[in-house]
Amino acid sequence: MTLLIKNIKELLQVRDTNVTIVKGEDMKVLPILKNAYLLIEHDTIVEFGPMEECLNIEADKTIDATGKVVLPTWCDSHTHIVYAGDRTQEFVDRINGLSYEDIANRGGGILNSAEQLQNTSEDELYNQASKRLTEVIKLGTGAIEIKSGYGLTVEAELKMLRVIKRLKHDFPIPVKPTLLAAHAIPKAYKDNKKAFIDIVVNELIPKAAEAHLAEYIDVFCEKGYFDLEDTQRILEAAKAHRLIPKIHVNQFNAFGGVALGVEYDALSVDHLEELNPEDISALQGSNTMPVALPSCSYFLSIPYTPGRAIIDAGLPLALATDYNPGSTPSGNMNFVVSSACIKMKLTPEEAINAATINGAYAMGLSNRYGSICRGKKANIIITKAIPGYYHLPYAFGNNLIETVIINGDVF
Ligand SMILES: N=CN[C@@H](CCC(=O)O)C(=O)O
Ligand SMILES: [Zn+2]
Repeated sequence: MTLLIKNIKELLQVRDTNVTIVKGEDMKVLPILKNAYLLIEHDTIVEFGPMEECLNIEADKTIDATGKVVLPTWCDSHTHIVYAGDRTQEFVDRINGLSYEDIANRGGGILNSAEQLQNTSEDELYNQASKRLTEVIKLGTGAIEIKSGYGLTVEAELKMLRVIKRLKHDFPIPVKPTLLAAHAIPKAYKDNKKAFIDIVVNELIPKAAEAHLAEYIDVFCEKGYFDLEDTQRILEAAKAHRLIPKIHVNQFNAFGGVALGVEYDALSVDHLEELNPEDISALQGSNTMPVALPSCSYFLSIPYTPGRAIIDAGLPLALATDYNPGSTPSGNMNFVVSSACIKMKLTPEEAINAATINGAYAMGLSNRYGSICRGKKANIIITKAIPGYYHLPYAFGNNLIETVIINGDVF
């Protein structure tokens, strides 16, 4: 089966060599072909080039993309889409003056989601999450990471991970599972955090790893949640089970979580709304991807990750949604790309690099996803007819995505 997309107004992120990460100044460069074609065989990109070179190509199916922009699907490297219900009441409470911290301190927040999740069946959780996953694929997401973390008991965490495994099996896009082993201190362990971490280290991590339910380990390294010592204990236990760190750090406070992540060779450190020069230095020379989550900043009215400073220091940057019921009830990567430009002052080229190839890197997928490259998977976005790719971030809130192709098939 061959699919030819022809008369493409702008074909974005075309790479002749298999680039797997872009950093610093290189993030400003988004290679583009105008008036181009793209040829897909089965699930793979096999050729692309200017329309003049397309004359003799025949395909089983042809899509005419006149006036449209074509690009690789978004790679969303940080989500919590397996959750039960919602937190709309807390949303209204925040409008009326309570802070995220106030809500957590009175037993709401993550503990609220954990209670709802513990009382929801595995099938119901799957149904809710699969609706969200279908929606975000239609919005252009073609690879995703999903975390546990709303279980807060061994049993409920494993239930979440089994739901993620089922999504991975049933959906055509790559789904990367993360054990967010320490997301909040459960009510029952309020005065005995150490006992909870003992369970994480001695039971949860071994069980999740032995059942091959997770590739990554995550911890909410934050004041009032898990400190550096707790995080280190968990990362050490996870290392013994070959779980790679992707951790929540510096959302509200900067106190060394980035350097700790780098020390444990984290694939990514995520949030970074509060970042100091030591954090930037720690990232320099490492293999760790800094990940910004601007929809979370928008929803909680907290600072945006200083993406400009990160890139200007020569570092790479990835963008992701953080889709979750508490801080970011949105999985729309198009909004993320717009916000990165509008609020973080990334150029459209930097934002698109951050949301495609660097997002793929932050899931260990950038050798097969995240760019238009011969031999890579054919996960492709075709926009509506638009004046040019600047419209993707510019026309924020509009849905400019017309067609999403996953593994060579229209989704
Ligand atoms: N900050 C920690 N975890 C999630 C939010 C959790 C919640 O409020 O449910 C986040 O990444 O923003
Ligand atoms: Zn998160």
